[in-house]
Amino acid sequence: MTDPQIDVSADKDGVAHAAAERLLATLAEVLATKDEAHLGLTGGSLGSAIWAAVAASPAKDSVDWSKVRVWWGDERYLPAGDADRNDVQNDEAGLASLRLDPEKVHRVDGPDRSPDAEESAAAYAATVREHGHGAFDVMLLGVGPDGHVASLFPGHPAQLTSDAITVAVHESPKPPPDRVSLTFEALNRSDRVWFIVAGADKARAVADGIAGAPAEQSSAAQVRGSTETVWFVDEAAATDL
Ligand SMILES: O=C(O)[C@H](O)[C@@H](O)[C@H](O)[C@H](O)COP(=O)(O)O
Repeated sequence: MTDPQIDVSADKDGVAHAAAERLLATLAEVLATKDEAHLGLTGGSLGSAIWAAVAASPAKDSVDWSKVRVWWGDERYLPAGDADRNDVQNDEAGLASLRLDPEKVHRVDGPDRSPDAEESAAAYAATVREHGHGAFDVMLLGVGPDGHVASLFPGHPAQLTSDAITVAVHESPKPPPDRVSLTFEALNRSDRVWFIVAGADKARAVADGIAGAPAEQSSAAQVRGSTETVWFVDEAAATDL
């Protein structure tokens, strides 16, 4: 578990670009020594802005995207193609324009493919176990003003799930109510954990996450990478540091 590093950009766009450039360099570096790179994605506005920045970057061709396995830290339990799904928003922002191998893009089943969120979570966990070797090279995480990451909300019973890779989340405090999330145990099997956060409303969540606040206050504080933990934040989100 590594101590958090902080990378401050002027604004939200700067955060997306800083994280995108570092992601391109890191994926190229990982693929120089390994056959595949495992990348965890996030929803939220920055979770998509990073893909717009990657798609617009001349450096995007330095990565062999067919060797990148793509996962989601969480997904809203909605049918494939629904505009509120994280994968759809990431795709529309630019992810779909990359030459990914569709077999290596591991989407979480929605109600069109699984009877309930529990079965979807179980199927996703089985896929992580089958292909993921249980470790992610880079895990991207947006952070909510309440300190949530993925769909692990402070104070929600699903937050502290243990002995599991995934969890079905119901009655989420943020809509939609039903979701599937990786657990802290799974998120913490990441070499690099990168938080991408912007805006003054996130200042408290950023300070708590970096300070290592308890779980009832901050989910972000419970996740750290084994080789690095980086907070890409803008000046507004950094004001309480
Ligand atoms: O599932 C969700 O409801 C969102 O994906 C959410 O978890 C988001 O990632 C964070 O709230 C950060 O969002 P921003 O990047 O827009 O700040």
